[in-house]
Amino acid sequence: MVQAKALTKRFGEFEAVRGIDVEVRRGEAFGFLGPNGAGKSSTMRMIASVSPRTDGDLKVLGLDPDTDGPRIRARLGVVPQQDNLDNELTVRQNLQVYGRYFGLSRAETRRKAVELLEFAQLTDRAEAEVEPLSGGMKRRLTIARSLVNDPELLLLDEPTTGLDPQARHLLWDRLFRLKAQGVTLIVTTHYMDEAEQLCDRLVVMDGGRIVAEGSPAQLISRYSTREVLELRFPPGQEFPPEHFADLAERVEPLPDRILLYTATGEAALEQVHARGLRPLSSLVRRSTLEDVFLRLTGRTLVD
Ligand SMILES: Nc1ncnc2c1ncn2[C@@H]1O[C@H](COP(=O)(O)OP(=O)(O)OP(=O)(O)O)[C@@H](O)[C@H]1O
Repeated sequence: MVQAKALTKRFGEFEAVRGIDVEVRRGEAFGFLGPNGAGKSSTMRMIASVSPRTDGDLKVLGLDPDTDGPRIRARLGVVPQQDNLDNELTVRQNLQVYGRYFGLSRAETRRKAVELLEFAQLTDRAEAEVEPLSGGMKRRLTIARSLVNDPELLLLDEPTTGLDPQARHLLWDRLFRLKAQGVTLIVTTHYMDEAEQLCDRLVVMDGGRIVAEGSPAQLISRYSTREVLELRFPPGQEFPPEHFADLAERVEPLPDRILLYTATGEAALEQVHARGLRPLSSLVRRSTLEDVFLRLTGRTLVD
């Protein structure tokens, strides 16, 4: 669906995307995971064929965005980072206006709006204005609107940023449905749980480069251990990483806690206690993509 080779985007002197190679296959959910400023949105905008590449090769749906932008855009759905719904119109009107924009007849537009309201679980809000809707409802409406032209490929830029956990789950559920219907999804996110939940494959981006690529499970097994023990010590009682070197494969000190990477966190915790150490808190958890990112970049995803 998307093939990029040495894809580059420069803004003046500044290189936001530094020669990345990406291939997105039909039917998969593909993710760009990285912190703010990693170059995810710039990449998405090139794929969406609204921002020309500076260098490299790019094919979207087999076409070149430089010469076939309108044909590509007609077959894409785009959910931008900021909702750009028309606040003066009702929920239904927002969908219908978009349908007309894509050249559907009035009858088709009406039928499509009914279907999409159902999909977005907004049927009972159809005649409501957009402004007072919750953030989650607005996002679902934006996604519904992006589906007006039955896109084969849906691009979602940070789809759940700013939503509460329940709203995020509801939204993920809608995206799973689309995937089950065969829509290819490309998602940018700086939430590791979103990438883990949604993506079959992903690339980790940092500073305009791809630093790792694979399925969430592959990345975790390649770059982390099965479990992590998180320890917090009272002020004045912090310990240097070397203190735990024999208890874990890797020890990562963060400003507010220390992470011990190990196959069995409980065993490591017992050892900590056996040494007479009394952390303020301890947590054994499985490794996540956050740990992968920390390992690859030395930084956390969300500061
Ligand atoms: N139009 C522009 N002109 C100049 N610099 C830009 C422009 N758009 C983006 N940048 C810069 O390019 C870098 C990458 O931005 P981009 O939006 O692609 O990152 P991102 O990973 O999507 O992060 P975010 O989550 O903040 O959108 C940033 O340093 C940003 O300031």
